[in-house]
Amino acid sequence: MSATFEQRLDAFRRLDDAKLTFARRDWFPGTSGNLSIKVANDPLQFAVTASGKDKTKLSPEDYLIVDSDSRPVDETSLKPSAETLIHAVVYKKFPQAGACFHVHTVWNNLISELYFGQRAFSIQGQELIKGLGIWEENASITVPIVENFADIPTLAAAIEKVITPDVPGVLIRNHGIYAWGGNDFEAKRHLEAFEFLFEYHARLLQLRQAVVSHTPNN
Ligand SMILES: CSC[C@@H](O)[C@@H](O)C(=O)COP(=O)(O)O
Ligand SMILES: [Zn+2]
Repeated sequence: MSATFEQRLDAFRRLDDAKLTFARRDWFPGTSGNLSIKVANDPLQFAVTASGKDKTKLSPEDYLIVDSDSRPVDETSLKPSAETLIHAVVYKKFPQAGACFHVHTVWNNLISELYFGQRAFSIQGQELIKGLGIWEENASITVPIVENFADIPTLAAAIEKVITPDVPGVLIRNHGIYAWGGNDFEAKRHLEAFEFLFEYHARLLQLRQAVVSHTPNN
């Protein structure tokens, strides 16, 4: 069944909340980033940010509802995010996903560059891994990294191939991250946990390097 007016409005309000929270952290430089919240399962429909908007601001023209082919459900002059296909891939592959958030940050870009030539970033034994819903002792996670194909259908297909139910996110090399969850609260928690892990790891490598270069006989 199609989403009701109330369901759409609720999704738009939740997107406003997520958008303003991430904007305060400077997670949308240069109009980058896109956000979505699912509003109907069968057929799939989700609210997604309109393309090219300044995501640090709120306006009445920020979101639209699209279908499983990433096409607007209603007549509108708004264009869905250029990367809507990636959101659709996530919802189709994981029917339990209810929200999907994409941000470009310096830390997620640095991690993907640090592991240039590799197809994943792994980290173990960090408490914030639990923020991803992984509670085992000394857990390790592997976040897939895909190349930043300019052609969005190619990029979406590459993402579709590597994402798994184990880890709710994927890095795009020198571009950004997509993270998702059962709802907007969970997707936000996952995104925050990933960003913490990326920054922690990059800073740790930096500090280790500084210690080595200040150690006598090095
Ligand atoms: C302006 S740089 C970012 C874009 O190329 C893209 O990667 C992005 O995240 C935002 O695209 P958008 O179409 O506004 O959703
Ligand atoms: Zn992007």
